[in-house]
Amino acid sequence: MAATAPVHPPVAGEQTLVLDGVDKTFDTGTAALTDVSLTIAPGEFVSVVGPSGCGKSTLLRLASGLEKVTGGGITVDASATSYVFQEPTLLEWRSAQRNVELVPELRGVPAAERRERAAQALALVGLEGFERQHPRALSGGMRMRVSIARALVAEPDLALFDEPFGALDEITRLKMQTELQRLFALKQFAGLFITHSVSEAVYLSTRVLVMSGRPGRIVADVPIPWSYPRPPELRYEPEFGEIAGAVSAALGEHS
Ligand SMILES: Nc1ncnc2c1ncn2[C@@H]1O[C@H](COP(=O)(O)OP(=O)(O)OP(=O)(O)O)[C@@H](O)[C@H]1O
Repeated sequence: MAATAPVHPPVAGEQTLVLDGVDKTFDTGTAALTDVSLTIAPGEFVSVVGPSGCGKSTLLRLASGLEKVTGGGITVDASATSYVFQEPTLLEWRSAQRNVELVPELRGVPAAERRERAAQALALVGLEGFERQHPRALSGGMRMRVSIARALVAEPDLALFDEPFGALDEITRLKMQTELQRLFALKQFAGLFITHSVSEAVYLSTRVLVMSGRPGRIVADVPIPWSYPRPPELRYEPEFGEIAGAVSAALGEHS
């Protein structure tokens, strides 16, 4: 089992994302979130679990600026933020390489440089040799890898994940979790990860936040003790089961 201190201890006072007493009520009158406060520092990977409809995606959309708060405040200190959705959202007419190049292309990065950066990002997610393939020629897991490469090519300080592995089969999902925590160890972005899976949250994260049923509020903040990279077998350790059990219990109590 790995050591008990996170490999990237947060730097005191340095926060990439701060939510301070955030409320979100939609124009329809639906109160999605109430009094949500959280901080994510560089080197923290924070997962949010909660019952369906409790406001998890809304939380992510607020953090990304896609939605506006109706109360409280959000501060983001990041020169680049990436968003990975549940669907890979690739452009079918562009190759894997050209999909990953899209963001640097839109930012005016010269062709040679963006090609090199995209190739590096694809290699990082294990897709060397697949650069010229189009999305339809790739498996679900490979398409998600392209989507993650596209997020990484922006060298994000903050990476937001909206249940990216929810549509994958169980074996691919476990593989992608192993990949993602390896990339996190390497890149040290601040991560906010939404998931329905308690074991996924515990395996990936430095902290797991549990949300109540709607309107969502944070009811538990569970620190995860292991350093990165984390071996896949960590999931079978008794301590892993105990922590996952504590998260599940908090979830059950507040659903
Ligand atoms: N644009 C919107 N307009 C009105 N209501 C919305 C909007 N987006 C989300 N909601 C409502 O806000 C609540 C929270 O939705 P959200 O998608 O954030 O939940 P979630 O926890 O991500 O759900 P799930 O786990 O099922 O994906 C729901 O009741 C939803 O119907």
